[in-house]
Amino acid sequence: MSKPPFPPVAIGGDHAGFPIKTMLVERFRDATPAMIDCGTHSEASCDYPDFAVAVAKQLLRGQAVKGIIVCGSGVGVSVAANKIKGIRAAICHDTYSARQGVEHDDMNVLCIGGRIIGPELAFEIVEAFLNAKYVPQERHARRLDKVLEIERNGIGK
Ligand SMILES: O=C(CO)[C@H](O)[C@H](O)[C@H](O)COP(=O)(O)O
Repeated sequence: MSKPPFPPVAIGGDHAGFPIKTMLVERFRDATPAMIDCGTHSEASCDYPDFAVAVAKQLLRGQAVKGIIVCGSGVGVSVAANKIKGIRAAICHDTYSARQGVEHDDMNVLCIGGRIIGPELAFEIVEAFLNAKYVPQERHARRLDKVLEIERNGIGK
């Protein structure tokens, strides 16, 4: 029996992430029919925050349940994405973090450095991320509530 497709995913990235993003869109096309490609669509220089916003909007509008953003190091897009309410983004350059980040921390956006890792590792990391589900055990839910409280009300003075 074939595996069910992954849930809807939005993917984006800047010029530095373009080659890896292109590979991911092509290789996950069959497994993820609802893969929304938010650009960029060439290696012409552009600005990573634009693509962090474009991917986040798809999640916040309910068009996607997970997001993937690729820039040069993964740092720029993760910094930008984490400014957005409702987004929990992290750079993962190993499959353990990609899986555990979802299971423990309900990470909903995976950030990758297209100049850091190669296509095969990127593919496996994305596979781990898309296969993972948040496990709302008491300790994870308690910690996530604290994160959401920071998001709602800041940290005071
Ligand atoms: O990798 C990044 C830093 O975290 C950025 O998101 C960009 O991809 C990078 O700065 C682009 O560098 P370039 O010299 O403009 O190609």
